[in-house]
Amino acid sequence: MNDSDIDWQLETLRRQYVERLKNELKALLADMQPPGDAATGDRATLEALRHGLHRIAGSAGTFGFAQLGASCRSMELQVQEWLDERRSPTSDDFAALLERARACLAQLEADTLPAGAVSTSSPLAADSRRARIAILGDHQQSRSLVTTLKGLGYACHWFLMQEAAELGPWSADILLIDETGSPRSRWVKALAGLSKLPTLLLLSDEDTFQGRLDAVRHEVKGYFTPPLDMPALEQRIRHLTHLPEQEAYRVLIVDDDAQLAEHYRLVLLASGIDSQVVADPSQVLEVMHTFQPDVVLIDINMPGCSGPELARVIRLDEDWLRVPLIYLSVETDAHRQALALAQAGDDFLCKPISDEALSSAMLARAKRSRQLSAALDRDSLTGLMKHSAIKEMVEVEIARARRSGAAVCVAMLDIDHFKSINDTYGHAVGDQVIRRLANLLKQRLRRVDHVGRYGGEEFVAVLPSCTLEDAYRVIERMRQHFQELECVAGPKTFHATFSAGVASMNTRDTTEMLLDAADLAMYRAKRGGRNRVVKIERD
Ligand SMILES: Nc1nc2c(ncn2[C@@H]2O[C@H](COP(=O)(O)OP(=O)(O)OP(=O)(O)O)[C@@H](O)[C@H]2O)c(=O)[nH]1
Repeated sequence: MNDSDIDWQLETLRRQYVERLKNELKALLADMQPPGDAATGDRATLEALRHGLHRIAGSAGTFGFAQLGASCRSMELQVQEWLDERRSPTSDDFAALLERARACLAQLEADTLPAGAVSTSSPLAADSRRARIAILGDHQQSRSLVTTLKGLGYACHWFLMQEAAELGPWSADILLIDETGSPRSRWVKALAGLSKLPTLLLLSDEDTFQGRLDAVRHEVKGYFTPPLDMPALEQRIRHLTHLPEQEAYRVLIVDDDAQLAEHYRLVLLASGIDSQVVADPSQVLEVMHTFQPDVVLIDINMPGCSGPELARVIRLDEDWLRVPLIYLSVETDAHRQALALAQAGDDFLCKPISDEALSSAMLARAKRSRQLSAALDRDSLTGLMKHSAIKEMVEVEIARARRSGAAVCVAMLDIDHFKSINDTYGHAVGDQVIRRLANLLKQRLRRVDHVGRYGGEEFVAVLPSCTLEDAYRVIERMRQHFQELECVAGPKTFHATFSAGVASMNTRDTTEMLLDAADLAMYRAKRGGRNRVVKIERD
């Protein structure tokens, strides 16, 4: 879905909300019969009134009716006070309340196009354009660098120093300057005429503090010395171009107000966050297992189970200890917030919340949550999931595929003759080869795919909603690519290869069975001569 689709859906939702708001206010007004003296029926009327006002207070601001929302919140607090003090309002008090509610309706009918109700495309939306990398230098080695970077999915072009003026029209995101063998002043002078510079990375043979300091003063953002550590360069480029993480952040929204929840979902979607809405708290645990949220956003007031109660139920399970639970509520009373947080939960966001505030709060929380999970689940050499985490993802995707009926495939990859790479070039070079394959996997797989380091030089990729043929094609293309990458070991270069097995899930598969099938296919690839991909079709 693109940004204009999202805006259109938000606008449709807002129109529906305005109609709903009018109807809810009219219903409240119709129910506002002045109560008599402390009869139980009066309490029930007040309870219903408080609930109705609370609902509007929590949602109106989100759709651009901040003043109306605040007014309903203040009326809600008034009714709450009557309820807390167990006293019936006087007829004057009640008439005043009725008047305020009528004023809200009148305001709504006069002003159905609130300013700033709908957020347009979010400034936080991820840029899906391919990053453009220019290489500036006169060495022939730039040619193989171009091939490598193109293979990783970047648009890449090599410019000689004398062609530096052409860099402007090409508008690169990153400029990698190879100054080896020439003085720094050469490229500094060559770039002086450009009005706008891309992010600069430098390959230099000056391996000194002074060399780096001087580079920083020329706005260089990454510094490399020969031999070029290709995986490190790839990592730096990924970092600087803010390429989206392998998977979009996931937020689970638990709110019984369907329109409000849908609005949040669309706002988050515009920021590149996937979210899923659950209206019924009793379904939350089940959805968490399939959706694996980074953050859970919980409405405080829900029928049958309050937000803090739901948070405590979630926290019963060890699996979810690291997932932040954020309340979203009109509650601004610090004492009540503290009470809710003391039960469970990690933070409060106050309704109404602006679209931008919601997006940035969720992005920050989700990022932190991922970082924490990563520290626990990620392999330090490659940044990929560890053995147990990727196995868990196989299980999650099998369960999801069973539910949706979609296909899921698992690929197992193993670097060929890795022991001899270690023995010939040393362990550090072996590590570099592992990181290169890891980077290639990160770069080449889709955001919905999962990839992990299964063992020393062995990797597992899980490809949901993917047929065996497609999975085979993806891995085969990656194999061809990997064999072309030049690995550097001091003055020597060499090429590494991998063998892979791909298996599709069958209807009765457990995690172990599907992994065993991929392992068997990989074994056949090794037996068949290595540097190949073998697929196993299962019913
Ligand atoms: N550099 C490095 N080596 C590792 C790491 N983990 C495991 N290894 C080495 O990887 C090698 C794996 O070798 P083998 O399983 O015998 O297989 P292979 O040499 O890859 O041969 P085939 O798989 O049959 O093509 C062993 O020598 C391990 O010590 C690591 O993190 N870094």
